[in-house]
Amino acid sequence: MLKFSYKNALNFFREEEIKLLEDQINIGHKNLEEKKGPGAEFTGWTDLPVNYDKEEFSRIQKAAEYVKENADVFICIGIGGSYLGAQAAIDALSNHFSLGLDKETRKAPQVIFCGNQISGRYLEELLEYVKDKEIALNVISKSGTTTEPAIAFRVFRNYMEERYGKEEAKNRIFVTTDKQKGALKELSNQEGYESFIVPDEIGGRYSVLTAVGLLPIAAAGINIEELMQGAAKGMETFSVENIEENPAYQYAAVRNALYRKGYGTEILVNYEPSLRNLSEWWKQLFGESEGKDQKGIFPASVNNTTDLHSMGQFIQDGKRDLFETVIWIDSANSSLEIPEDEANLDGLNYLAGKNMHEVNEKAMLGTVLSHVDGGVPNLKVSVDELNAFTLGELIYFFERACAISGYLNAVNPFDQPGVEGYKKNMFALLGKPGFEAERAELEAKL
Ligand SMILES: O=P(O)(O)OC[C@H]1O[C@](O)(CO)[C@@H](O)[C@@H]1O
Repeated sequence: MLKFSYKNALNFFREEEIKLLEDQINIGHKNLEEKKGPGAEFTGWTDLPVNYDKEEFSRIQKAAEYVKENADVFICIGIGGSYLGAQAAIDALSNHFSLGLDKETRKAPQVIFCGNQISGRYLEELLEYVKDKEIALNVISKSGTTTEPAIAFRVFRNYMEERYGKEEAKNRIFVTTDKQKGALKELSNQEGYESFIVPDEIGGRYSVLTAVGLLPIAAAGINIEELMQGAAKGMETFSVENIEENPAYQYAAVRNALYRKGYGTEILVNYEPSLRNLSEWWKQLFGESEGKDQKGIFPASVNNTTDLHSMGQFIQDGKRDLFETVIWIDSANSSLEIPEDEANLDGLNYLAGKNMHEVNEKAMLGTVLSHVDGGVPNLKVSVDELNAFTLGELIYFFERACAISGYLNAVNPFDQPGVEGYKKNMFALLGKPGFEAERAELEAKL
């Protein structure tokens, strides 16, 4: 069961301030339930965990089986919401070293993401890496025209057609895109690629539980039925109107109470390397949803205890506008104990026989207390253990909290007008037809 606690933030605001946000939360809740607030056209994710296309879901499972049987590497091309959720889930639930394990042990192909930057070196090295491995590919883009994935897909489509021939390449390429329009849809109709849908009413950063995330996640050997069941449990728990019974609404309210007091940066903190990319997914979710109209909480992250030895100084003692949200997994996920050592030169014998989890937990507790003393409000989201079910719950928790939090700060949590700025300039500088006037203007500034 997911739990949310803000007891370590209570020195920084009065409980009553949460109460005073209740009316606004109720309006946000109604907006989501009735799908009628700002950005209502992108609220398809609210009931997705129970209201999804079951026929497509089984096609996803079938495609994942095909990929498992026929590929050593599954190349997933996408950027932003078109890869972050899948990457987060796969990392959270797979062996840390699965890249180095053979396929028999892994029972699934390696999933490698690309098309999420414009590095030629990365693509070239990936082409080299897969040259003696069987590959399959999933290109994921709602618009079908995002530059980064479109370039990567061009490169890999050419490569696969050359290597496998057009017909076999067709069997190995899966497309996830809009159901009827866009460049990718057109291409996939023309070439006969099996295609999956990014629903119109779900934006990229809310799409992990659609085919966008589900195909890569299933191909990595993760049980997507359990993931959806966990999300459905999340939907049941976190769609309750009453804030006292709804941890997601409490989280949204506390963040906003802190923000209004000048805490402008939230750091998502984990104590497990497997959660590093959950933070990356969370950053897009909250950053794109809330950072607009010259306001919003800046979402950051640290991976502890690693970053206590790099960012710890700043968090403890630097500019005081930070608050932290710790994601904690209650149960030990390994039985590894610290060994006894006769010489005890490192002085660690007082820990001998202790499970690593116990030490990690004390590190977490000690850090929270110390940061609170240093003026950093601390929130905590915890789950009993980490598996596909609880991950589904966590995903829904953050999605729901994010939407309500955006409404509380009077922004549309479902658009992202600011992303166009860099695209326009890049197109102009690259000489894309239609951007001639902007090009001259920008070049004069360089
Ligand atoms: O799936 P697409 O259309 O390629 O978009 C990818 C990402 O780009 C954005 O639209 C921002 O440019 C994100 O919102 C989205 O997740």
